Amino acid sequence: MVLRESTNMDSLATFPCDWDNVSLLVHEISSHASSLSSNCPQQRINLLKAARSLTFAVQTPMERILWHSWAEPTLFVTLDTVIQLGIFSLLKEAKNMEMDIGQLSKKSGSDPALLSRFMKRLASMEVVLETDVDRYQLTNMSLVLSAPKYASAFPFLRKGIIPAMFRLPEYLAKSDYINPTDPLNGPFQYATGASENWFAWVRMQQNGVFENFNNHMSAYNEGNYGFMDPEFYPIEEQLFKDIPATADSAELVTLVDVGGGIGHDIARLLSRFPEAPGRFVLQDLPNVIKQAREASLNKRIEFMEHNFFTEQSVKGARAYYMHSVLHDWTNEKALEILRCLKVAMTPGYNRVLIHENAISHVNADWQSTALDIMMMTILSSKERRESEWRQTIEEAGLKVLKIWRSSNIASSNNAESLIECELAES
Ligand SMILES: C[S@@+](CC[C@H](N)C(=O)[O-])C[C@H]1O[C@@H](n2cnc3c(N)ncnc32)[C@H](O)[C@@H]1O
Repeated sequence: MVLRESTNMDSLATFPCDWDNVSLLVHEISSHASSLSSNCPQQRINLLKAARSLTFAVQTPMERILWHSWAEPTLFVTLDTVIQLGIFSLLKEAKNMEMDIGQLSKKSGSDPALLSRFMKRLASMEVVLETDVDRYQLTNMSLVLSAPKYASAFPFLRKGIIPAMFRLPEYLAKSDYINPTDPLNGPFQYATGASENWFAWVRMQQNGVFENFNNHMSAYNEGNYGFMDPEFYPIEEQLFKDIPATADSAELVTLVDVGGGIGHDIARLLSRFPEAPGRFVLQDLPNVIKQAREASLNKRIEFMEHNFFTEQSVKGARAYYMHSVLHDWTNEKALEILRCLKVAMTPGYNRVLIHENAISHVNADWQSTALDIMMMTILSSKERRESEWRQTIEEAGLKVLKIWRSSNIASSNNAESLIECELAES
């Protein structure tokens, strides 16, 4: 990008952000588009990145300011409101997935004068299609939002994260801009008055935020390779081949999903490998296990209530898998979790699989950096860099065997990693 030499802010604010690069980006887009094929996710991501860069280049700073400060927050509250009203579900059931404001407001029990404003906002952002005056049809985007698993992102963020996130600048100013590291006295407690850790708080709420959170966890990674996909981690070669295929194998535990939420990873593993040898155990806290039991998951999954700050009760499993668990905790707590696992392991055989972001030293992506700020806000924790992961893991007495990166990643997250570890020699 070429910085413009002008001291006139008004002229800078109204000139495209990166005009000199526009034709290059247009060229890049057309070359990605021409090689785009539906089964090449990386091409689609490259196209998306170039298209986003083009938008940023053509927009003026003033347009970008309004986009971030007006367009994004108002779209968020609009989506959250119409999801609460069940508008997308109503449209899904209608003929041609289309209705007018009169019908929609009657069926949802809302004021037509109010609803028409929200629907116009959605149409202006291409979330619904305006087929006539005050008449709307679903798009693929809003059709997906008729499913609670996907719609949960909005009520979850509103109830569980945004109240603290919007007070983060105020908290940081008051705390002399020191990096938050105390999960019991950080931005979240400052904003909400809670005295507990965020997880304990969220479990106590009676407003559905806990269910919203679990749904969101099961949705946000859809479309990406699962850790068990060969493009990410060759699980048959690394784990299954050492499980003896004898009658005794029924007794052997192949994988424990520690802090596995409502079981989406372990269910995906078993649907990908229905013949996988041994037993599969899902562990989490009691009310999460309750929600998981209610979902009709693969029958081979064994549900187990387990607090990962206590000694691991399943001894000698081939692998202990933890997805997005350690990033919730400060180093001190992460070490405690790993040490509670270690007691169940013997050197050379058992593995710990840590599925986390290892943030790139340069060119980190929007997704893992956004998650980093959310972790800072609610848990005073962080997304770690590769060197930080190695340090924590080694301090816990484990050895990193290999860091697997999802090849040909279908998402906007270039940091997703599976850190395969075993017990270090003592
Ligand atoms: C960020 S979620 C990740 C869930 C799942 N592994 C995934 O990737 O979607 C962290 C999980 O840790 C669980 N958790 C928090 N504290 C726990 C504890 N003390 N013992 C066991 N699980 C806990 C939460 O209930 C939640 O399911």
